[in-house]
Amino acid sequence: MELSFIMIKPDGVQRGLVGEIISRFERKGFILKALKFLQIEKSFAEKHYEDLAGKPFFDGLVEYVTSGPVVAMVWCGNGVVLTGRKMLGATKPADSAPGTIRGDFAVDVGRNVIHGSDSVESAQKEIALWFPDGITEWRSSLHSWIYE
Ligand SMILES: Nc1ncnc2c1ncn2[C@@H]1O[C@H](COP(=O)(O)OP(=O)(O)OP(=O)(O)O)[C@@H](O)[C@H]1O
Repeated sequence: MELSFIMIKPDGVQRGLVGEIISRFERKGFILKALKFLQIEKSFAEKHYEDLAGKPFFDGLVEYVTSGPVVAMVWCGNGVVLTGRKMLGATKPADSAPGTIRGDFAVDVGRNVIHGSDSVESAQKEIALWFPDGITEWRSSLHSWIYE
């Protein structure tokens, strides 16, 4: 089944939004497959955001995501990449609909609380980067209550 990499950024951790965000993914019916709490190094942040190297906000972005601990997670479910992005809301919180995580909890694009993979391909790449030892395989007993 499809996997997505979701990361609660340092502002989301500092603002006490970890439980709220995990709860939203759980209540939706997605299944947690991996989770860790860590502060990343500059070189790791540059690798994670390598596609954005050269953007004017790149250095500030790296400084922001290395400024405190983050929660890195893998969530599983049909369509979790696209639906996860919808749950996050638009990159710029001013464009994020109310009811989305960024729409409900963020104001500034440079403090937008959460990251989510933008395609199945980037999810695979990000999961390999963040969880090189692999993820926990398990089948939730809720499966038949979530899927027909
Ligand atoms: N104009 C900007 N000014 C400051 N930070 C920005 C700007 N645009 C993007 N960012 C930061 O860079 C991150 C990555 O930008 P990207 O365009 O990949 O958006 P995204 O895919 O929605 O975000 P993410 O990869 O964090 O899920 C954004 O989430 C935001 O934290």
